[in-house]
Amino acid sequence: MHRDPQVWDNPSEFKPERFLIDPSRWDYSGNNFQYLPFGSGRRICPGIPLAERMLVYVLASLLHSFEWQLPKGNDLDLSEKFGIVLKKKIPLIAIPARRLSRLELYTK
Ligand code: HEM
Repeated sequence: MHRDPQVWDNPSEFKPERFLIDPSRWDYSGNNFQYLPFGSGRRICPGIPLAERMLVYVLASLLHSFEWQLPKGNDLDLSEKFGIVLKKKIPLIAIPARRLSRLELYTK
């Protein structure tokens, strides 16, 4: 259903900005049956409150603290491998380089 073109515009296209257009549309509480990233009903993900708080924080820390690069000669490949959960066909190797000025900021 997350790939239904009747619901999503170009569903297979990686387009995260689609979620910025009208944030009120992206209700993931399990009541909008066109969008269920955390599932629904009695088995809905109990980690939603933690994920909401931590995900942006972790991502922002990684982006703030490091410059990220692909290995030399590699292009970003977002193709997928089908399975019980969807995986990347080619695992991502991302190389971090320190960008904060003081080394102790990484250790304390
Ligand atoms: C962006 C982050 C996350 C996503 C997208 C996600 C997604 C999901 C999904 C789709 C399910 C299956 C729901 C269903 O069967 O209807 C699930 C179940 C579950 N999630 Fe998450 N989850 C996330 C983060 C977390 C976190 C941070 C925790 C715990 C700290 C967590 C703990 C669990 C547990 C224990 C279940 C099993 C619930 C059950 O079967 O009763 N998840 N999650």
